[in-house]
Formats: sequence, C-alpha cells, structure tokens
Amino acid sequence: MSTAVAVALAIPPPGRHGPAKAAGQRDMLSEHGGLRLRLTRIQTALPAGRERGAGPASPQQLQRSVPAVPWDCGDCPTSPPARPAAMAPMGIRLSPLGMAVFCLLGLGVLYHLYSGFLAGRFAFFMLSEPAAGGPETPHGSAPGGAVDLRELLAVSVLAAVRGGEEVKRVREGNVLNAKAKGKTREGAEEQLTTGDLLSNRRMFYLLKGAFPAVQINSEERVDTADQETVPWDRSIPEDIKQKIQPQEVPAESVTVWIDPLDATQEYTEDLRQYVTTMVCVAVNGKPVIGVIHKPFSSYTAWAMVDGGSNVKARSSYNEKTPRIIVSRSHAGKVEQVARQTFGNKTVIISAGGAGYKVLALLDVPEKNQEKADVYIHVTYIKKWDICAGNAVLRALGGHMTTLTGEEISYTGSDGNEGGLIASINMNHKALIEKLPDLEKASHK
Ligand SMILES: Nc1ncnc2c1ncn2[C@@H]1O[C@H](COP(=O)(O)O)[C@@H](OP(=O)(O)O)[C@H]1O
Ligand SMILES: [Mg+2]
Repeated sequence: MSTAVAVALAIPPPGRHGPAKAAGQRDMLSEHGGLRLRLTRIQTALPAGRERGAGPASPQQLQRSVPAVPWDCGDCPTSPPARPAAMAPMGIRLSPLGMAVFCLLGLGVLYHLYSGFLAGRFAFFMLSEPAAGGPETPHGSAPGGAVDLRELLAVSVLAAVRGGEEVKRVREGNVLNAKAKGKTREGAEEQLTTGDLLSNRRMFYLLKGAFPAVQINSEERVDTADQETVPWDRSIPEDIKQKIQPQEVPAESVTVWIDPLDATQEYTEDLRQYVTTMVCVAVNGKPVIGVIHKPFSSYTAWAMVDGGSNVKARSSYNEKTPRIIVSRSHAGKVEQVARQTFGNKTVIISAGGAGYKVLALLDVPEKNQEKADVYIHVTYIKKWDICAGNAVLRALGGHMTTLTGEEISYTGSDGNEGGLIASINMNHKALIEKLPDLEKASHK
C-alpha cells in the first residue's frame, strides 16, 4: 500500500517535463538503495499518435504502453497489442523484477515503521490483563492513554519527598494543630494534623498534574477549592534511569495510593523516627511501585516489581524464633497471638507506622531504624498504609498477604479486612500455617 502511494507521489504531473519527456510515454528512473528501476508512465486519455508534446513514439513503444485505447492506427501492426500482464495503479507498469523489488522495499518500510512500535506495545499488552474481579479492560484499548511506569516512579519519589518537606516544616514549626478525625473500629482515636493535610495536598496535586488520567486515592480528603499547582519538570533521577527501563501501561489499569503522613499518632508524640510519607502504584490491583520516605532523616526507599530498587533485603533472617514487629497504637491481640505461635521467647518490637515496619525487614542504613524478621498486623488497616510496603517487598522477592495468605488487591475499597503478615527471604507459607488463630484474632 505504502509502496503504491510512494510511487504515485514520485511521478511529476504532465507538463513538468521537458518536451522530449512530454510524449505519451515517459520514462522515469528511480534509484533507491543502489537499485535502478525503470518506471513507465502511460497516458490513456489521449488518442494514440496524438499525445501532447513532441516526438511520436515508436510502434514497439506503443505496443508496450497503450493498452486501454481502442485500436485505430493505420501505420501500426494489424492486430491490437496484447494487454500487459502486470499493471500497477495510476497507470504504472512494472516488470516482474520491478514488482518484486517494490514489494520488498514496501515490506522493508513497513517493518521499519512498525517493529519498534510493536515491541513497545507488547509490554503494554502484557500488563493490560484485567484485575481479578475488576472490570475488564479490552486488550489494546486505552481511552486514558498510556503511562510510563518509570516516569510514575520518578514522580512518586518526588511526591514523597515534597510531601515530607511539609511534614517536617509543620513539625519543626510546632504548628501541628492536631485534632481527632474519628475513631477506628476498635475505638482508638485517629489524629489529623496540618502536616497530614499540607503533605496530602502537595503530593496529590504533583501526581495529578503529572498524570491526570490516573486514579489517585489519598488518605486525606482533597479540597478542590484549595488546589495547588505543583509542576513536574519530567526529569528522571540518574539512579532510576540506570536501573529502570521505560514501560508503558494503560492509564486506567493504574491506581495510585498516597499516604501523606504514616504514623500520625507518633508524629503528634514527636516520635519522628517512625514517620514516613508513602506512594504506591498498583497495576490491575497488583502493587508494582513502592516509595517509602523518611522526612526527618531524608532517607528514601523505592522499588519496582520486575524493575529495580535502591534498597535490598538483609542477608539473613531468624525463621525459627523471628523478631516480630507490631503496631504500638493499633496492636489488637497481636502480641498474645505472636507469643502463642512462636513461643514466649519471641521478641516483639512495638513500633509506629506501617512504612517503618516494612523498612525494619530490609537492609536500611539508618541508625534509628530497628530490625525485625516478620511484620504482623491483626486489625483493620487501610490500603494507603500498606500498599507501598507491599510493592517494595514484592519487588525484592518478599511477601505481604492477609493472615490467611491471600494477596491484597489494591483497587476498589480502601480497606483491608484480613490483617497482614509480611516477610522476606523466609518460607512465607510456612509462617502462615503457624498462625491458625490470628484470623480469629483480627475479628475480635
Ligand atoms: N485498626 C485500624 N484502623 C484504621 N487505621 C489503622 C488501624 N490500624 C492501623 N491503622 C493505620 O495504619 C497505620 C499504621 O498503624 P500503626 O502505626 O498502628 O502500625 C496508621 O496510619 P496513619 O498514621 O497514616 O493514620 C494507622 O492509623
Ligand atoms: Mg497511614
């Protein structure tokens, strides 16, 4: 198709040639890639022998080139010439060799145009599978367009850092303005501070401005009357560029979860080491990108599933008598159950923040970061609290599941009912089998 069009465009209109070339038959030479091709342009609208311009054609030439005109030529051979076998559109006749060469050229052009494009679409389609139980996205249809996960990672890191600046500024200025925003199901008071709100606003509008077509779920309500423009210069940090390849997914397959201030309770108590800001990117409900940032020590961990990370697992874990890290302000019955399961000697570390507790399982070069082997939570918890940690663990080969071992889907509702257990470089299934009573404990 493109070959025919290219050929048609290459032929100048009648009258643009000199008189010698303005005859009923025009010979054109085309060179491409070292091949010299001979094209013959035929004018069928004028009667034979009365073409525009000078120089009558020889009978041999006419026999080759005037197939459609009724035979009415006294000086010419007595029988009409045979119709040529191969005629291309626009009146171009090609020899069999010319046809073959043009076909090859056309195929070459098509391959060149579409090979890179198809390779890019392949990764796109691979990640286009629908979420379990979610609405089906037909392969290849992307009404919201495509988003590059590497760009999403870059802007997620920036959002966590920029939100963290607000968290730190409010804490250092001692202008928390803490108030109760409600109660948990277990009756614990939930705090809200100016740090939560300002961080939430900054993180949300940075991500929304960069990726308007993507669904963003953030912990705090976004006041549309109080919009902020937080520009993104589209630059990608060097470490991300080196470790991560661009990878496109349909915008509607993505859900971003923002936790603008994890460990708000501890923030109000000035226990700064527990505080993190977090961003998670889920694709079809699966956590794929996780960013956990500590604003008070400027440490950031990021990881992308099947991509890369700037953080790694520790070299060893204690599987037999694991140190269990649990919530200090939403513990439920976790301590009791952990001791029943792993024995009374099991060390239990109480700490604030889901982000902090995931970092406790990793090799984090922070002096204020405790180390643990397993993270267990038995009460209800929200997806923005756990999605980033889940993605980071998954990217590094670890697991975060409900207490019965189910994967947590990061679409739809914002709550996770089944508690959680997180581990890395351990037999996660065996850990779950040891926890027969925890499921009941989570519904105390
Ligand atoms: N039972 C519950 N209900 C609601 N939120 C809970 C919860 N248990 C824990 N969380 C939230 O999960 C995060 C980590 O909890 P914890 O520090 O207790 O481990 C905190 O988030 P925020 O600080 O972002 O509000 C906390 O509020
Ligand atoms: Mg939180």
